[in-house]
Amino acid sequence: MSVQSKVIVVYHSGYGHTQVLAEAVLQGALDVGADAELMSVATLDDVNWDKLAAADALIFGSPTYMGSASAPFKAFMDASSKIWMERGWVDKVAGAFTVSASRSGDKLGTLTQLSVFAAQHGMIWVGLDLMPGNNSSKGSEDDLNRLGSTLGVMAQANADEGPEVVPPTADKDTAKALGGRIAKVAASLTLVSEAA
Ligand SMILES: Cc1cc2nc3c(=O)[nH]c(=O)nc-3n(C[C@H](O)[C@H](O)[C@H](O)COP(=O)(O)O)c2cc1C
Repeated sequence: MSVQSKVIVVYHSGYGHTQVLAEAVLQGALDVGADAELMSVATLDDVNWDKLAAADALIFGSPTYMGSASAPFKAFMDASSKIWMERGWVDKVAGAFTVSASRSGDKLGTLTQLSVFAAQHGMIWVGLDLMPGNNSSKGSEDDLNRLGSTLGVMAQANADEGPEVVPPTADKDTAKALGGRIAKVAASLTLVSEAA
């Protein structure tokens, strides 16, 4: 029996690279039958809190700026403190993705920040189940999870190339995998809670 989960990909993108990843995460969720949509948090006026409240899963996406989430995404995080007070997102599924110019670029700082954010809200964190790619003599830049992340999706986009070129297909496919995984986990949790 399959259940359609409601997934929202909540993101900020200053220059379009995170947006490309958000679209890939969305596609991954749609591919497994989820009712999924994007929500930009570029300004707090863009945030539809009622829609977020109705979702089964929220997948957070921010570029890595100065080793952490971007200021607009942080503004969204801070604005969610009202929801935190009401325990409004408890037991929703959460996951995250980020992109930076450098291969490390301190992206782990961003994913850690977003996982703590989800934990504060009592959400259920889902990371990547993909093995690390490109870490042996047989590996390549085309491998899924080429940057070897587990907490969430890490992508890399050369600083002098636009979002029509980078991040590369391997990173977009990794983002798709996270979208699909989270949509499926959210659907199974919905089944469990309906049966209880
Ligand atoms: C203010 C600012 C800070 C940045 N800090 C980092 C950083 O800490 N590490 C890194 O590798 N790249 C850094 N970058 C590069 C961005 O992470 C990279 O260009 C990313 O693809 C931007 O995503 P966006 O197009 O969605 O905004 C920074 C860029 C800006 C504008």
